[in-house]
Amino acid sequence: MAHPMIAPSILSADFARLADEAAAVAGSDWLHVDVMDAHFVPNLTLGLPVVESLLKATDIPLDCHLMIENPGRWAPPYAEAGAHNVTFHAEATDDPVAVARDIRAAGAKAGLSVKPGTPIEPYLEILKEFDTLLVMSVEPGFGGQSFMPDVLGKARAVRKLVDSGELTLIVEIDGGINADTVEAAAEAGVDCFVAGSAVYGAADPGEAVRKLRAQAASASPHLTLAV
Ligand SMILES: O=C(CO)[C@@H](O)[C@H](O)COP(=O)(O)O
Repeated sequence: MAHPMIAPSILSADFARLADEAAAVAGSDWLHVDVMDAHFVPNLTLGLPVVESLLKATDIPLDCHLMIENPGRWAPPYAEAGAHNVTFHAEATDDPVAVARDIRAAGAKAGLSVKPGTPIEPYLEILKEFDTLLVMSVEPGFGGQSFMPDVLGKARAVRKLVDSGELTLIVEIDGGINADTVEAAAEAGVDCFVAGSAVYGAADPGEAVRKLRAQAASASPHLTLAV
């Protein structure tokens, strides 16, 4: 059985101390990096230079979530820089397969993300081109929002395809994940849990990661804690 993956979102970290904030969650599986362009979403965060600096400051694999327009132009440089995962939005391009192929050719894993209102059915056929599906459980743009449980049907649908061997894919969820919501997501078949405010708002972010992982393992039919 797989191990529950926790990806703290640095959107809720102190941007002036990112190296220390990464060190505070050293046992995490991925570090989730929200890149926002103030066009695709109504917020502006950070870009490639900060990702390049973070890559030098931490050994945690970077999970770059691009909430940007024109990912075909901007996604491959994140892969070339050394990001582990480069995820972009289905709603931001007419040719997600071409973008995924460019990301993989540049050396990173490719992720597809869907907003809460975007159905997954039109994308099922192309998911074999991806390593990760990132299901948004809040409207992208800001941390600290409430979890939207209606999106879990998408995780369930893709989990079935993974369990039946039709797809090899990490199912990831992002938005409002905390001690009250992580179990529902785990039950629905999620493998990787992004958490911003629940980790960086905790007194001990490292302990918050361990607790979320244990909760996910306890609720999931397909995940267990590594021994
Ligand atoms: O992509 C986003 C928001 O658009 C997320 O990664 C948030 O950073 C998650 O924050 P919490 O909901 O966990 O506080």
